[in-house]
Amino acid sequence: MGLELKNVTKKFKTIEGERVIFENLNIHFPDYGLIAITGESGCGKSTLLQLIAGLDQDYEGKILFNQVKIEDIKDYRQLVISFVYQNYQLIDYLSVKDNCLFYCHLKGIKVVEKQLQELLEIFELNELVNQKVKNLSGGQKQRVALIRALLCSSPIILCDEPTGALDEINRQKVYRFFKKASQRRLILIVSHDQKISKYTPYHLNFECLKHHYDWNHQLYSRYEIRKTKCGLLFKEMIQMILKDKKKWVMMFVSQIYMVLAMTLIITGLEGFNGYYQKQYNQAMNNNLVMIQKKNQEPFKEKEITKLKGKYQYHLDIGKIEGLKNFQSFSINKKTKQNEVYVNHALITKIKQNKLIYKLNHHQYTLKIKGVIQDDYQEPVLYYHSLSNEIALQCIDVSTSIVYVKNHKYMKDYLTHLSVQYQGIAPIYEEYESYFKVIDLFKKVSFVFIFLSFMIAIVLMGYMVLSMLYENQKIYAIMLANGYQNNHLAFFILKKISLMMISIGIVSCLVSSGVLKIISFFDISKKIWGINHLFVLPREFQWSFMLYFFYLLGYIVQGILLSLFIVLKMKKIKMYECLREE
Ligand SMILES: Nc1ncnc2c1ncn2[C@@H]1O[C@H](COP(=O)(O)OP(=O)(O)OP(=O)(O)O)[C@@H](O)[C@H]1O
Repeated sequence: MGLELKNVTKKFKTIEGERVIFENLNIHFPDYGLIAITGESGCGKSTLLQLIAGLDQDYEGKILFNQVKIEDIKDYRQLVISFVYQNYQLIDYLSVKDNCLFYCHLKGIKVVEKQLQELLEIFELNELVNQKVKNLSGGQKQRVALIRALLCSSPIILCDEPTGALDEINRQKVYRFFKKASQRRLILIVSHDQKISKYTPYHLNFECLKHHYDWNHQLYSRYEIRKTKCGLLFKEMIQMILKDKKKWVMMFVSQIYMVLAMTLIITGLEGFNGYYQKQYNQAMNNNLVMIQKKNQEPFKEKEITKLKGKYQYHLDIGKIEGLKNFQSFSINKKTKQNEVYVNHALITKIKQNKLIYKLNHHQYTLKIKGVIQDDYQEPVLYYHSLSNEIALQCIDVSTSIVYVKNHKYMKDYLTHLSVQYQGIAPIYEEYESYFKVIDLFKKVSFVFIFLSFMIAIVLMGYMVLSMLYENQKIYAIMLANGYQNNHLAFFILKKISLMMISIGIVSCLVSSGVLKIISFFDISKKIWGINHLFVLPREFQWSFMLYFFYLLGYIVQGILLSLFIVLKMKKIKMYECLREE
């Protein structure tokens, strides 16, 4: 029963080769009592404690607790062991009290405030209870480490030089306290202090540990272990996050900037697209497609019927009453509204000073202001300041005017014209170039956004990883004090996801706030003269959809980063981390 070492051999691999620290060690410890372990420096005392604590599992032989291999006891470090490290292993940014609470939460122990106060008083730390540990002296830190271990009612307390930094009075106090506490548990103390022999008859000299060391004192029955659960460590998680606040602030700022830039690009492009679409729709209502025969000949009636029938568009030719054919040109002469000049051939045909011009079932009266001498044998009409509508349409019979009812079919109409015809839609072509540019921008911005997202992930990954290395020791302390690997993985997942979700939420709130401000003050109108330019794409009719996608991105990113870190964590060798100063 109790703690037992069977043929334990420990070797370290060094550049010179394998180094044996101890070989075939057999020790059977009592269930309770205070045992001093002594021996010269470097003989392997700390290493032995680390093996017993389950921190270093790289050894030969068996270490048993209650006849079960310690590696097979799931909560061994949490429930059985309390360790007072040579280098204290406290968490610098936490206060004295929070260090004790953190430790107890890891062990799943509910701290009795009275007991904590008592210990703080005994070890004269009650006035420093809210001080951050980094501001304490070596001796004060050592006392915090002792209180922390004593708070837990672990059946085995391992102490690696627990009084090295203490003065004589405090040393005696600690020994007395350990003697009392050892009535109910096994306390192993590695010490160079000879005075400890006054407090315990049990002395384990490392130099004598050749092959076998059997304790005859089976003093009491087996220690019953209560099963407890680890605390949620939520408060500790927040404290850990706040410790790295500068880095988190940098991450927040960069992510807010990125989400805002992405939102402005997406909404801006959508706004420009909508703006030109609107302009285009308005222009298209007055717009015409001009169709000509490639050989410039006038249209015949049946060709018009064919064009109408085939494409089901409204097709018309401007006609002048009393004339079969005519041509029209603009001239640089001053005329009033609906005044035209004509040539000699035309005036001889109609013999009056008015022209009745019909187009698309409308009739316009054009006043003839004068006659221009030209070389044309056919009637010609010259115009200058006709109303825009008429001027455009006042063309010869070799050109047809098509009103395309639905502009969406404009391109279709033009590309499907029979080979003998040619058609142009100037406004359509102008707008089409805008749409092409916007479409190109959309594609470029998609690539840009995607790349930014990837770069952000990589940068965040580096940041979080650097934080992992900084927190590695804290994670090692957590593991060493009983936190299971899967608990730690879940802790990291919670921590990173919490950060990612809060970064996501804040970024979304900021960008939606900025959009609201832009829209409220109609800033785009003031800058570009375009009303409400920044609008969410139609795909995201519900604005929360865009933000939902952002959040989803952050959650996925958080999970991936956590997994990555958990995989990295597996490679951490606890005892090596804890050895480092
Ligand atoms: N990771 C390691 N790799 C190689 N050698 C190691 C490693 N860790 C410890 N050692 C060696 O193992 C030996 C035992 O170390 P340990 O710390 O257990 O000694 P110790 O008896 O506790 O010494 P001290 O009283 O000075 O604390 C030392 O010689 C040390 O150099």
